[in-house]
Amino acid sequence: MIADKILTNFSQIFCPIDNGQPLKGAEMDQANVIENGFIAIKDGKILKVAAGEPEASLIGSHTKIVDYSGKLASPGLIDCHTHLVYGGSRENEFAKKLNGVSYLDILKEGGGILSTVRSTRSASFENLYDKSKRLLDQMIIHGVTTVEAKSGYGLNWETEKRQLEVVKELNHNHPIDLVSTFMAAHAVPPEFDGDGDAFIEMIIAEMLPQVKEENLAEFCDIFCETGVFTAKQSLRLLEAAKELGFKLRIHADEIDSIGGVDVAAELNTVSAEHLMAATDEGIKKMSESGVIGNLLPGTTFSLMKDTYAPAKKMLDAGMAITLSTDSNPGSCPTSNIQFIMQLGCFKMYLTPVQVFNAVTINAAYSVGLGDQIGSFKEGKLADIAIWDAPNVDYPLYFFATNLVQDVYKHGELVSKNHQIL
Ligand SMILES: N=CN[C@@H](CCC(=O)O)C(=O)O
Ligand SMILES: [Zn+2]
Repeated sequence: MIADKILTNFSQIFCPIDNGQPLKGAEMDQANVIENGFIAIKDGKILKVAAGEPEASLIGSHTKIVDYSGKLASPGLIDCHTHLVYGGSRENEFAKKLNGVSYLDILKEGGGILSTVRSTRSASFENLYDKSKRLLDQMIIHGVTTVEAKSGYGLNWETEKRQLEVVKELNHNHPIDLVSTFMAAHAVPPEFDGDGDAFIEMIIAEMLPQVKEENLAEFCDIFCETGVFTAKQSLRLLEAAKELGFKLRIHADEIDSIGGVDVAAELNTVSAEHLMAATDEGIKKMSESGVIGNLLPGTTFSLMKDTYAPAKKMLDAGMAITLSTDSNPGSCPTSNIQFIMQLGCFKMYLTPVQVFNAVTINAAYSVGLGDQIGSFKEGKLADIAIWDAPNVDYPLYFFATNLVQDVYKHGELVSKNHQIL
């Protein structure tokens, strides 16, 4: 078959092993790294990836050939945990943080998430759209081609819906593909006066069915944490969401281990997020029930904590892990997934191959798109990050610099030399 485009002469192509499910434990050490190879694209999809020169049967009079000598190619990166859509910002809390005031204490005083809730409630659709689009633009030039985006700064229907509609609209208009998660259970809003049970019941009765009816989100998530929602409330909400057909995620063991992981294991959520405080028992349960550990080391860094999620223990226990930015205005204000990948190595001692698997093949399965993205299997979407780096080790070793040179989405060049086209 004749290719539309052939990207060639790569010094390395990182090809995750694609068995139709996330890579677990020692499987994450494996990848097919092709030396001196090419990627052939047809109709926006992967036609062939192989070593050596492209064969004559792939080349027709209209085939565009692009030389990428000395560069590394990987599947487009997938940021599978972001709080993309919000009003305002929270640099005013930075001084408090530097003075040792904790994240949960700032929240207890009505700041933190609740401060962003106030800014988001008063922001227009256009304002939220423009802000989120700017973040997506930054993400794409760092090699990201798919993003999971959560609501959760409205905590009332009007604003939660506005956030979800921004995600829907951006999914239509922006080259990045978005996967939407409904997360009204992010904090208890002031009008519920600390009554988390009543807020959860309201979400179940009034919001969840509307999100479903209007097809505004695929996933439902909750923040299970001291002073936010209990494990019992998390179980109640996620069970109700499951019955309506939502896929599930849960913020668990971020700061304290209060049972969120048990809920994840009991309901077989797709993933459990954060897991900085995960216990050995919790890891065993997640491994047995196939819950993906979604690790967010940028949050640990930004919260100035010393204890990163025990990634190696999770791999030893046979879990699949992913890494993502947790991009949000409070606990992790960044759009740079490459820095997160580097923290995976520098702070969690993951290898470059484990890290690349975490943000490609495993992240694809964690957002429910494992059949379409995350590897270079023939027929998958031609979402490609091209790195100004000669091999897979280099982008993890040379840190805090954007090393993604070009990005292809559905086979089209969408970002070149850090500029959106
Ligand atoms: N921990 C809960 N939610 C976000 C933080 C949101 C915020 O601080 O605005 C997180 O995943 O880190
Ligand atoms: Zn989060």
